[in-house]
Parts: sequence; C-alpha cells; structure tokens
Amino acid sequence: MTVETRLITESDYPDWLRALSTGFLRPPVFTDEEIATRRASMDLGRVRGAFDEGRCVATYRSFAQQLTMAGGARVAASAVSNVTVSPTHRRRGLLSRMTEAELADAKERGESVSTLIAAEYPIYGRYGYGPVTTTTEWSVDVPRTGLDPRWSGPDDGGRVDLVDGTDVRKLGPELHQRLAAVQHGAVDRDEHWWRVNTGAVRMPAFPWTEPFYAVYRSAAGTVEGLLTYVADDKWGDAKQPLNTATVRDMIALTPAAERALWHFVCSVDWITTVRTGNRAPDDLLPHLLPDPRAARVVTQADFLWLRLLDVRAVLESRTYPSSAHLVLDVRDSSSLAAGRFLLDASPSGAACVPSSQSPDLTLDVRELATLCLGDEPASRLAALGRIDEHRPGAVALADTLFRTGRRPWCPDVF
Ligand SMILES: CC(=O)SCCNC(=O)CCNC(=O)[C@H](O)C(C)(C)COP(=O)(O)OP(=O)(O)OC[C@H]1O[C@@H](n2cnc3c(N)ncnc32)[C@H](O)[C@@H]1OP(=O)(O)O
Repeated sequence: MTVETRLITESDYPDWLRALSTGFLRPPVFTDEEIATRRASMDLGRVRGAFDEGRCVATYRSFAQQLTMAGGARVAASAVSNVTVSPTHRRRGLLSRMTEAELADAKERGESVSTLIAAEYPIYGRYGYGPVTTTTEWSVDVPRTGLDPRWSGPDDGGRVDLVDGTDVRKLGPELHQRLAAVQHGAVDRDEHWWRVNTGAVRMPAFPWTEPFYAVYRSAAGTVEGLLTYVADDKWGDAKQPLNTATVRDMIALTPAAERALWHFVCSVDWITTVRTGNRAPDDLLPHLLPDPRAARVVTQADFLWLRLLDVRAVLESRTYPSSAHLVLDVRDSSSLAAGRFLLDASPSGAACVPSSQSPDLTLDVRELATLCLGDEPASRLAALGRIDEHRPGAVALADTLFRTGRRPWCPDVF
C-alpha cells in the first residue's frame, strides 16, 4: 500500500503530534491539555503529514512570517518547521514530496520566500535553500574579562532593572518589532511566542524554568534592551562559586543597551561563566570587554536558510550601497524561480525585471539566496565554483552591491 502525503484534518492532529515527537526523539505522549494548547497555535491549512495505513509517519508545517531585508523592508515568507519522517519510513522520498507540495503552495499564496532553521546542513540545499545567516555563541570567562568587579550599574545615566514575565509580555513585543525593523535576517515573533517563552503557556514536554529578566533604560527613560537569562548552581571544592549564566534571549536596540546588559550579566555575583546563546557573528560583546579573548567562540554555524520563490520581489525589497546594473541568470532545478533578471540597484531601492540581455553572472537559486542577505561575498562563492562570471568585474560588482555593513542575524529559532 502506498504512503499518502496530504494536509491533515482535525482528527489527525493527536496522531500527527505523536509522529512529530517520535521524529524529534521526544517522548511521544501528550496530555489532552497539551494537545489543545499546541493545536490552538496551528493553521491546519498549512500542516502536512504522511499516512501509512492511517498512521501518521511524517510531519511538516509552515506558517506565515515576515523576513527583514537590508534597508528594513520585509518580505512575505513561508516559515517551515516541525519536519520529521519516522525512522520506519526514512529515505523513501517523503520529505521531498512534502517539500515540493509546500513550495508550490507557498508560491501560489504569493509568499516571496520560504525560510527554515535546518537541523542538519545536508538536508535542504537540494530543494534550493541556501544558508543566509550565521549564529555565534560565546562562552565568557568572567574573571578574565578585566571588567571592574566593583561595577554597580551603567555609567551613561541609564539603568538596569529586573522585571517579571508579565512586564516582559507588555514591553517585549514592541522591543522585538523595533529590532526586526532594522536587523536584516530577523523574523517576526507572534504573541504565542511571548506567552510560551515567559511561562504563561506551559507544556509538559518542555519543562519550564523561570528565568531572570533585566531591562535597560536609557538616561531618557526609554527601554532599549531586554536580557533573559537562567543560572545554574555550581560551587567548587574550595567553596568558590562557579555558576554559569545562560542567556536565553537578548534584544539590544542601541550599543549602550548592549554594553549595559553584557556588563550587567558579567557582574552578577557568583557568575563566573556567561554563555551567550545565539548571537550575531559581529555582536559587540568581545570588544565590550577589556580582554576580548575572555569571550571564546563555542559555536559558529549556519542558522537561517532561505529559498527564493519570487526573485524579483526579493531583490527589489532590499537597498544597495551603490548604484549599478547586473544581469543574473538564475538556475533552479524545480523552475520555481528560474529566469534571467536585470537588477537595477541603488541606495534607495531597486528594480528587477526579466531580461534577455547576456548575463553577467550565472548562479543557482541557492547561491542567490545566500548572496541576497549579504552574509557571504560573491567572490567567495565564485572561488568555490558556485557562481560563473561572464563579464570581467561582475563578481567584484556583486561583492559591492550585496554585502552589508553589519551582518544579517536571525535572533529566533522556529
Ligand atoms: C525545518 C526543520 O524542521 S529541520 C528538522 C528536520 N528533521 C529532522 O532532522 C528529524 C530527524 N530526521 C528526519 O526526520 C528525516 O531523516 C528527514 C526529515 C531529515 C529526511 O526525511 P526523508 O523522508 O528520509 O528524506 P527523503 O527520503 O525525502 O530524502 C530526500 C533526499 O535527501 C537526502 N537526505 C534526507 N535526509 C538527509 C540527512 N539528514 N542528511 C543527508 N541527506 C539527507 C536523502 O538521502 C535523499 O537524497 P537523494 O534524493 O539523493 O536520494
């Protein structure tokens, strides 16, 4: 009997949830309350499954998302998540079938891109996704930082205050929206995210530890930063504190907020190590410490992946540092986004139209995704043999056009 892949129905949902947990190696049992809570945040019109003799053996879902491009404009994205195939049904093409159906639907819905956070690097390139942001985590050896152990708050007239989850649900969404308006690579957070991540919604599958929340207010009284961290309870044999603070989330809208919140978490008594969690690779952190080497990179990896569905809409949605023309021949084995495009770029925006002119560059849609957020120079992709240059100087021009000053960053896992 063949395995059927399709959108799920209401009655499939508990079995779909069981299959999801199985694929992610989590205990596949749920209370009725948890099933209801999780169901409430899902649009079943975008939830797929594969069924073998009526039993769910694969899961896949998408939801509407906004992705920030360089310059601050946002493009409509279809965010893909909850992708699993049960170990009994792996490598029979179920992921490929669900991905092809979802990408066609996303294009039909008018979404310009598809986004995801890849569990493993080799999975998604074959479907036209390219990595577009980098995640960096540092481990800070606090005694080595050289920070003044007598630090007692910011010296810029601002202040740091501890708040609770209720406060965070009030002030967090606006802070994140202000960050996402200027940080290319950022995606939006919905109300459900804030409820789950402040403990207002709890699920037995994800045991909750109440974190500490600290906000930074500028001298003018404006909230410019929010730090969420947890601490362990570890002491050395010589009765010295060896506690680690692990940052769950940090939104800093200004360098002053970033400085104050990093200095704050490094100043908390008993904390000797700070794990930063997912940060931008050009986060200011190391250089806010007298000894930047006290911040050691422990993770540096690809994070957000992007699949272009509408090349024109994406290239027109960002700004460019200078004015120039480039003819791009875009290859796409699925033909969802293939074509030749004339990009007329400028600092205030761009026009991108289909073209029959001879191309300056030929590249796969995967490479164009990587290029268009600005984290990777065209010259590096060309050196890897992933971009073909037909007009001398075109790769150097693409370097100039696509690179951004600060690097793209996606603060959110989804
Ligand atoms: C956005 C997210 O949710 S990321 C989370 C992804 N999920 C997981 O990692 C959970 C554990 N893994 C799984 O559930 C499954 O192995 C999946 C979903 C990754 C793959 O599902 P499958 O149905 O086995 O994939 P499918 O059979 O369609 O494979 C298509 C191709 O990708 C390849 N492929 C699939 N998974 C992997 C992998 N993890 N590493 C390398 N290649 C892979 C297959 O070999 C196949 O290649 P081919 O076309 O050259 O033969």
